[in-house]
Amino acid sequence: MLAFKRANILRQAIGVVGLYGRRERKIRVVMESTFKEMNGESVLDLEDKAGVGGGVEDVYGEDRASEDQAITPWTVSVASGYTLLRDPRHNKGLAFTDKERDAHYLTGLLPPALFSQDLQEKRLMKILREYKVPLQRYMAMMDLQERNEKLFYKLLIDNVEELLPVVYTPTVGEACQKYGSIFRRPQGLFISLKEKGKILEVLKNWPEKSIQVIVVTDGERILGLGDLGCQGMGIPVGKLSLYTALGGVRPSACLPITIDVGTNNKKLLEDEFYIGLRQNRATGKEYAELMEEFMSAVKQNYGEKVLIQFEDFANHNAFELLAKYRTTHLVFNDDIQGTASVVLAGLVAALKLVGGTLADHTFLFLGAGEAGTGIAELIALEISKKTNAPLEETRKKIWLVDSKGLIVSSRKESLQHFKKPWAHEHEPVKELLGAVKAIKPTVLIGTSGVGKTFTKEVIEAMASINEKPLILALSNPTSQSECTAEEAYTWSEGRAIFASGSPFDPVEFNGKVFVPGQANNAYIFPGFGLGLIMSGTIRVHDDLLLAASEALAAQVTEENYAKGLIYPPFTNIRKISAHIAANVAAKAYELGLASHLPRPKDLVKYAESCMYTPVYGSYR
Ligand SMILES: NC(=O)C1=CN([C@@H]2O[C@H](COP(=O)(O)OP(=O)(O)OC[C@H]3O[C@@H](n4cnc5c(N)ncnc54)[C@H](OP(=O)(O)O)[C@@H]3O)[C@@H](O)[C@H]2O)C=CC1
Ligand SMILES: CC(=O)C(=O)O
Ligand SMILES: [Mg+2]
Repeated sequence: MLAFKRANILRQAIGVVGLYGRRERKIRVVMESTFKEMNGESVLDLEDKAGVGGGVEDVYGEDRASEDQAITPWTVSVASGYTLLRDPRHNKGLAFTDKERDAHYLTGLLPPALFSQDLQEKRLMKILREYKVPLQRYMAMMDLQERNEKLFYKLLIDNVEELLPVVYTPTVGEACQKYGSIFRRPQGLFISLKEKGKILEVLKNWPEKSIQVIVVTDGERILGLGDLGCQGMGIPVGKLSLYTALGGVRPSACLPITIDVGTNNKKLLEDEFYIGLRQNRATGKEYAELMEEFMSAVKQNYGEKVLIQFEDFANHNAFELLAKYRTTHLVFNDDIQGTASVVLAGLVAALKLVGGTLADHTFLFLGAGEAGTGIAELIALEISKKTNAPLEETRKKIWLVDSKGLIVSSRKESLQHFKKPWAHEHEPVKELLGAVKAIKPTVLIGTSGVGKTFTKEVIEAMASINEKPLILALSNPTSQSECTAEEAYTWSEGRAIFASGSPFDPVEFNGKVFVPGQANNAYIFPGFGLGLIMSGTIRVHDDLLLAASEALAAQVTEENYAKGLIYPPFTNIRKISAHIAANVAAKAYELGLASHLPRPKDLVKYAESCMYTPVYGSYR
């Protein structure tokens, strides 16, 4: 009945446009033929088919379009002429053929030259490389995303190592700091306290209906840059562009959201151009009620299987939100869980270089927040699974230092709940160097958000204890990195195995070139999310994080190890993501969490077949 009603609506629409001139007649023909092709189904039906929360059908012809496979450039109606050039999803710029220019009323709107997508890419990369200021490159990329989505993703996929630092850390950090000045057009939804009571309506204002992944922040802990309030929007936007480029989730299925409950950043509050709510952060009941309304509205609007990724919340909210919603929603905290999964993968891979099993190592963290305790817990879980030792035992090999010093049992009463499991018996130690000397770790991990904290003395102490000290400086962006790659290699006399959250260039030391790896959750979340979506998984389980980690570690090749790398290069990330997605989905099927049945036989091939590829379609 519903399909019949919708078919009638479409017929009426055809009737209305049919009253007008040549262009409308053309639209009518296209609509009618499309209508027939759809065998009586309207676009609305197709949207339904794309599935509230989790379908994988290709409504917009985004997937694997090719020159010989004609598609219709749907917007709300058929886009043509000037509107088509202004529609980033369908615009091809100078790649429109003469035939397409004629058929779609583009003649005269474009200069005569015809560029292939490859030539467009070459041209844009040349222009980007001419910008010396990273923020200019960022803005050029954002402009491209708003102008020609497929070309944006083609650039990002084909030049991932070069462009990741532009659309992601470190440049995205600066972009957030200056987001007020560079904001032009909506890239996601802003939901502020003013929208309390009508969040569902706000969600409906977003033009896409078949959302599969939401990345949401409240802007309170943006990388290691602190509270950037509403300007944190750059983070969900950047993360979701990686969901598409690195994990193949279709752009139309991704929704960036910033929850604005105010900011405690005095500088922003005093800035006349600040774009967010001009008030201190709401806390307690007011905060919890807004988040509750948001979480319910998301489920109501997009269904049970929409993935909600919490990103860059401050730890006093992050742990609570995860604990509260992990049993009722498909949620995942990237900073706690994604980071844990990527670091565990690097550690497992590093065993090939440093020897022993995870259980043979001693871990010391600088920083005991989301990233630090999240990683610590997953390492303890992995060791427990491998050795059958209880978690309480395996945790004892892991030590954390916070702003007050080593976390020890005498501090237990005053510790936040997420630090308590790490309060082992030990004398108090005030600072990191003392902790390194006392604990004698084999692995040192920086998750403090404070730059330059791995001093020469700290690295030298690590190098005096270990033949090959494993040093991970995870804090972002580059300015907050605990040390640079050059410092790690130089101060350890070329013996450190080093990776960092933000990228560093290779370093030459004593005639040898050292290539630092990038220990960043960007390796995990795109493939992890794809695995959840393609299997229709309804809840995130720790075993899925371990599965993602295992798949990533397995992608490190002998050639990578020979260079001292504990992560594979990002150039192969789509293949890596397909393997991560497949392993995550396999585990979800095994645990009975997957709802897309029957289980595809070859999950890697299936993951690849689900991936968006930014090839232009040809328009009839
Ligand atoms: N590479 C990656 O993929 C990821 C990197 N990160 C980065 O990790 C950093 C931390 O993030 P997150 O864990 O979420 O932040 P949190 O705020 O949750 O935790 C920060 C921790 O660092 C401690 N700390 C702060 N200053 C010092 C100091 N001077 N000496 C010792 N400890 C200190 C804090 O101590 P106290 O508790 O006493 O205040 C707290 O325990 C950020 O820079 C972020 O960008 C995060 C996620 C992923
Ligand atoms: C990478 C990341 O998620 C962070 O630094 O917060
Ligand atoms: Mg983050």
